[in-house]
Amino acid sequence: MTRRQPFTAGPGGADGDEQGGSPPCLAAQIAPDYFDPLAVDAGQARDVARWRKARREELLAHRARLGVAERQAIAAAIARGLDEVLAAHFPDIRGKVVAGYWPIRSEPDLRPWLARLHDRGALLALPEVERRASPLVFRPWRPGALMRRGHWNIPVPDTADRLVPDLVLAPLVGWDGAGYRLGYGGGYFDRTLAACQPLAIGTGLQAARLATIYPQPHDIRLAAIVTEAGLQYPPR
Ligand SMILES: Nc1nc2c(c(=O)[nH]1)N(C=O)[C@@H](CNc1ccc(C(=O)N[C@@H](CCC(=O)O)C(=O)O)cc1)CN2
Ligand SMILES: Nc1ncnc2c1ncn2[C@@H]1O[C@H](COP(=O)(O)OP(=O)(O)OP(=O)(O)O)[C@@H](O)[C@H]1O
Repeated sequence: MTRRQPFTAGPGGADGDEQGGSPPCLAAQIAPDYFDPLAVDAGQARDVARWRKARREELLAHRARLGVAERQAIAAAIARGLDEVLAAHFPDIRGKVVAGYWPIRSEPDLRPWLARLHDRGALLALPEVERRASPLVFRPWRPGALMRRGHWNIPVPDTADRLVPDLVLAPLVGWDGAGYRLGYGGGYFDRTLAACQPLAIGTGLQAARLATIYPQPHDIRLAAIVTEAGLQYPPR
């Protein structure tokens, strides 16, 4: 039985199969006109930023109210959806680099799933904000590794090494049916996905779905979104 669901009612969730594969992170590959801040209407961008800030606060408050058992059940269901992603895109995970995240602010804790991947021979990584307003870097990590406090007090592996991920989990504060992500407002994932093209999978609560996040030129669509309701591919 497949738990895959299209984002929208009606025919045609894309199967996303062509979205696998991942050229290495080469910032030089970015088209120089990829994101031109001057092409954005300043008033509209300000309105969208204000709207997103209000939605973030509501969504984070809702998530913080979930009980421990509910949170664990959600994380376990998301882990099952992620196993489907692996089966579809990385049937042999050995030697592949999977970037997870160290949970903050009531994000689903997927470290148990990451630990299972480690046992299956995947290389794990966690993101770090090394420089403000820059792409994230990914540090090699394994369960039990020594951590230090990074930007925003987020724990990061205590190493200067880096990895280039094949698969990246992007934790969602909110999301929409077109596959766009609302995060904590730093723009870090968008900058990261503009600089390299791993398979990017959003993970979060089904209840965090918005009709639209009013995508802006800098917003990059995720390949798929996994919630406790299953694996969902955006329409083509
Ligand atoms: N667990 C986890 N780790 C993660 C992420 C995540 O979403 N979850 N990130 C995913 O990207 C990166 C950290 N993201 C961050 C995003 C915003 C800000 C920040 O300073 N926010 C400002 C608001 C910015 C603005 O509105 O202009 C703030 O709250 O003051 C910090 C870190 C890397 N690590
Ligand atoms: N590729 C980019 N180049 C330059 N600025 C960017 C880029 N991507 C995002 N930004 C800037 O980052 C700011 C925050 O973006 P946005 O609201 O999409 O954050 P977010 O996706 O919620 O944050 P995060 O990924 O850090 O959790 C925006 O003002 C945007 O202009």
